[in-house]
Amino acid sequence: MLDRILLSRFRNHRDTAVEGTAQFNLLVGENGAGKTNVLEAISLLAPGRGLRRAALADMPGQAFDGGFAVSAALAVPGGEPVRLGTGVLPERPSRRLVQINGAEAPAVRLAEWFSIGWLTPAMDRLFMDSAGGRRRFLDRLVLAVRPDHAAQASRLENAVRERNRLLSDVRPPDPHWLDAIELQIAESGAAVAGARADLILRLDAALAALPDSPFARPSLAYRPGGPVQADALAVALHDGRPRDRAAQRTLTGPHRDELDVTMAGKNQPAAECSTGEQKAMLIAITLAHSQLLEGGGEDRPRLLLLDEVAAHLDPVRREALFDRLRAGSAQIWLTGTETTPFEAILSEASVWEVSSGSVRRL
Ligand SMILES: Nc1ncnc2c1ncn2[C@@H]1O[C@H](COP(=O)(O)OP(=O)(O)OP(=O)(O)O)[C@@H](O)[C@H]1O
Repeated sequence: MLDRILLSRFRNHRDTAVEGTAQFNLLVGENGAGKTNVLEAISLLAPGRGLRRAALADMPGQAFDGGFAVSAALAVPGGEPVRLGTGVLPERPSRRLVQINGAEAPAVRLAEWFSIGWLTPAMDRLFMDSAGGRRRFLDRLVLAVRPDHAAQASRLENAVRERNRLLSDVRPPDPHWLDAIELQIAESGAAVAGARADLILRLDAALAALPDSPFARPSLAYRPGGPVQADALAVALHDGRPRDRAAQRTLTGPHRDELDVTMAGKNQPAAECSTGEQKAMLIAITLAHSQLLEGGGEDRPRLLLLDEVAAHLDPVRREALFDRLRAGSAQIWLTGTETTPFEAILSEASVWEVSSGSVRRL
């Protein structure tokens, strides 16, 4: 469980403390008050760019002096709380700093302590937008079961970027340097592809086993962007050099993977389903993933950030969502403009009112 969350000079929060958290945590306030900013701050305590995928330069509060800091205490079973922090210093605004228990650490190490998932209004288009968003979504699901996935995925991304740079250079690339880069892509790529394929298989089985649910049930399939075995991927990269040089980018590999989602029963691609059906499928995936984690002996604490999710569900689906979440062990963060949709959990939730970048416990 995350507690004592401090936001300093983060977006419209000058100095915000969120303390006394529970399993259900509710942030209420009018539009633009700063609720999502709190969730975004929490999401930055995990590897990656957070739930808005914003640039670091957008995060320091415009009204303040530059730089920002976010920190929180994470309760861990049988030990002292772990202090996690991130931010940027005013004098080095482009460098993200991460601290774990006061010591500087690479961001990927945050994944060792807890896992996090989120659903935000921006994800309403997840099935319709480009494949990159679905890969990132998938990678967050994988990260919850494999803390080393962030490091592998970032190794892959860097190696692909370097190969693309070599291929688009006007000078012919040094073949030995290409060999070395392709070896890195093959090794990290096979690890990334294997982890994604494995998770999708397990998640699809968990979805099929979900007890009667009012949420549309998706079925998931992995469509690899290239050979999934390291040796075969290395050969494909080597053989594809002339083609990739002409295209000035790497056309095969897990950086081109797809997560195919169809609505079970209807056999309809998710992108062609109604907005409500798409949202329901995202919720079903989130719930099945939570169930997978509960059953898989995963003991890292889990957080789920649900931005403006509950208010958009009808009462039956909302109750079903709360029931499922209550049965799990994840700490849940919800936002809304009023408390009415949250009646069913109010007595057990910690509730904060957010207003113009400040937070008051109700
Ligand atoms: N870097 C920044 N500095 C200062 N204010 C910022 C910064 N970035 C965003 N904001 C402000 O934060 C507010 C948006 O906050 P947030 O998205 O958390 O609102 P919200 O409470 O979730 O609203 P809604 O209910 O509309 O989703 C806006 O007023 C915006 O101008």
